[in-house]
Amino acid sequence: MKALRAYAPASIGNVSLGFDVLGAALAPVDGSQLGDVVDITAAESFSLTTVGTFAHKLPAGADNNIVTKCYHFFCQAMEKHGKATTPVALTLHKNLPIGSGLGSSASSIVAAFAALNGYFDCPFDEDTLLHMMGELEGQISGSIHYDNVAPCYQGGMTLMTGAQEPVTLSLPLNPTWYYAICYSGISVSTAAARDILPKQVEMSTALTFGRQLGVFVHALHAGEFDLAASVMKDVIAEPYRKSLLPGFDDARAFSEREGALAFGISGSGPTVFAVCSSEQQAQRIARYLDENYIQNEDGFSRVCQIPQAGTVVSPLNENDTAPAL
Ligand SMILES: Nc1ncnc2c1ncn2[C@@H]1O[C@H](COP(=O)(O)OP(=O)(O)O)[C@@H](O)[C@H]1O
Ligand SMILES: N[C@@H](CCOP(=O)(O)O)C(=O)O
Repeated sequence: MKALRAYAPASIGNVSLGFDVLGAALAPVDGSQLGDVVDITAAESFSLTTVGTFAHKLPAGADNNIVTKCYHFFCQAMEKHGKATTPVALTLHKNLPIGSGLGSSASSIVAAFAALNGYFDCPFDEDTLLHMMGELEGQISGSIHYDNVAPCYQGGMTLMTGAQEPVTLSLPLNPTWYYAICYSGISVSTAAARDILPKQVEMSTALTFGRQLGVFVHALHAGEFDLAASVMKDVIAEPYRKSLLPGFDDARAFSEREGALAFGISGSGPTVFAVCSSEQQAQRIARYLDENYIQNEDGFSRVCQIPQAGTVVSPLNENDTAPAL
């Protein structure tokens, strides 16, 4: 009987300078996993079981879980294309904290679609799946944005095109950059953190945003990584969102003193990230954040890099255990 497991990594939405249009996948350098997992097997009727560190924070009832919504959405898409589906049992390993700024809902959505697509012999191509994933992410966060689902699914650092296809462009990675990330333990709703943003931006802000993004993309392609880092500044969301994040200014000040190349909010927060030029520097900043930015026992920090690989779908063996965070 066919049984699959899909692992979908955490991601940094916006990467400071690219509100809604730039995102990056995350992989801890210690080799541990940081992401949700969905297992899929055949069943007589549909079911969703939730396990994992943050399963108890999910809304009660399988019908309220975004993974169930993905299943129904996928079945409808199959039907539209004249393809049959059969009932499945899904298990969501909810390893990412909810409302963390680590693309938690995106991770569940991407793992669910990747597992379903794999199970039903890959009826949909990458762009079609990305549109489905973006649609579901939009249902949960208030508006469609691909900056978590795309890097989570495809890996690397991705720039959204706004076109039907390709949905994304993959940007060159700098293998010498390390990312100290820290989740403070509090929950910030993405929808609420979007609501507090002004609906229009000043002309000068729009010019800075466009200039920075252009310079960043050029600099990555040219291998001018210091130039790329110099424009990693959030002129759209950080000025408004940082008020939701206790300790943000101190964390930024420490990272700058330590010589971090850039510092910002991951997605809508509360997770923050520092871009570092060495693993040692990232470890020092992660230690500081551990001791000073974390607000409760749910918080954690990790030193990560951006992996080339995104979601991985593999055969599920009977004795596979839940991956730890
Ligand atoms: N599998 C799931 N993973 C994460 N959130 C889920 C899931 N299913 C339902 N939800 C709900 O979706 C919302 C996700 O909130 P959001 O702030 O967008 O989280 P995140 O920023 O971590 O993706 C929450 O209200 C949460 O209860
Ligand atoms: N571009 C979005 C990213 C939200 O990321 P999340 O990890 O907080 O869901 C935004 O900034 O609103």
